[in-house]
Amino acid sequence: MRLQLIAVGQRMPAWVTTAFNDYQGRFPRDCAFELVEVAAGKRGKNADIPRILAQEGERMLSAVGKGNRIVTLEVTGKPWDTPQLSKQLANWQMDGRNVSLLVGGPEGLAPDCIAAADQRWSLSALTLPHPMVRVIIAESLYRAWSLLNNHPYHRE
Ligand SMILES: C[S@@+](CC[C@H](N)C(=O)[O-])C[C@H]1O[C@@H](n2cnc3c(N)ncnc32)[C@H](O)[C@@H]1O
Repeated sequence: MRLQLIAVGQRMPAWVTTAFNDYQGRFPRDCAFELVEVAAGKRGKNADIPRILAQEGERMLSAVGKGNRIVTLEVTGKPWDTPQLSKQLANWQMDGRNVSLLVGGPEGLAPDCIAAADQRWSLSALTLPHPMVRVIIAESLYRAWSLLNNHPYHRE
């Protein structure tokens, strides 16, 4: 099973890239964690936001691997604690499908992405900035993996 994070935005601050790469590099081969960055639409003065959102959504859905389970990241999704997330990870591994995690841009996810979701995951009741979201996902999933595999990174 492979994890695929599909996120809007291609130019991240250096601290985001450094933190993300650190956690990404810790995943083992049998639970590889891939990042696919999708271009954000140009948001000019009179930008047509619903259209930009729909185009971002199309780009995200076309990056989803065939047959993948889709998990959208949404404030109103399911809040999983670390043991619950590690159970999800175990279920995903047993199910065998690869998993695509979708993170939206400044205005969130396109309606088509939300409609395509098999599961909706909330990291917090707070709205978080999208660069930070990818780092939190990488760390949370790595922690969930370490709990599942009795790795000392996670301590009770
Ligand atoms: C800046 S937020 C978008 C805010 C937008 N107003 C909305 O309501 O979705 C960018 C993306 O980060 C993710 N995100 C932000 N906070 C989150 C949270 N607490 N839980 C899960 N995902 C979150 C979502 O995928 C969201 O589309």
